[in-house]
Amino acid sequence: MKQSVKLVAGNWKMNGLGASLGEAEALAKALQEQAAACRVALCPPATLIDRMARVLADTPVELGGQDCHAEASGAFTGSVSAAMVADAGADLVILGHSERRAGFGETDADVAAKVEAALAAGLEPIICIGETLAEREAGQAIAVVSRQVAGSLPPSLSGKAFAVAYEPVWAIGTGLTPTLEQIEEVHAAVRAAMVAKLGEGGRVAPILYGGSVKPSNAAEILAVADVGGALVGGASLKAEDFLGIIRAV
Ligand SMILES: O=C(COP(=O)(O)O)[C@@H](O)CO
Repeated sequence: MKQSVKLVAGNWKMNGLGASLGEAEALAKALQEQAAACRVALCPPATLIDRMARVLADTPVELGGQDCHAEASGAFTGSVSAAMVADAGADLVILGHSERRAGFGETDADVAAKVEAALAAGLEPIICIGETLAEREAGQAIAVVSRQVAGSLPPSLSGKAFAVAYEPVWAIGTGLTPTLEQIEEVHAAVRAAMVAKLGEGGRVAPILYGGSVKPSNAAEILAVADVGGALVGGASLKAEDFLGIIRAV
């Protein structure tokens, strides 16, 4: 299988004020001194994208949003459109994160509509999927992620730049991670579902792993077959920790 360059993306979630720009500056400085062997992206809160774009100008660090609305504009108080995320300086956007699926009731169809909006705005979507602990314990992990791929990836993704992130919900922010065998098994199933949905267009896009990735476990996780990178939460908030993961690639 043709593998694309790995992508390590940090999701700051609802953390970070202007003072946190120092972490982005430290990351940029370190990557200027030692080039990364992978793509590196930071996804700060929407309010920081514009300022972060200025801090990271002329560095290889890419910027992403954490969500966008499916509509281009209108009466959607509190929301930002894909074009706004792009206009602020982002290249990518995380969509369908489990915290949005669980906390905001986002369905696979909602996620697919947001993916369409992101593509129309020129953003590269990172589409999150993953099973809950109850689903894993019921032996449904593969069925759940396969269903999420089928429902969340619109056919228009074929031939476009995008990534899928497998994030078991029970591994997010808990310090728990699946075994390497479990990660490999799910990634193989996700790849099969991507090919079933998109044909050849489903073969190349990276499948990231996310959930309690840290410097101490990144190397072994990133070495698993068809792990195309990492989506990192807590460990992306400190430049030194995030660099430890980037160096593991
Ligand atoms: O939610 C994620 C994982 O968070 P961790 O704190 O790394 O467990 C993933 O989307 C990155 O934000």
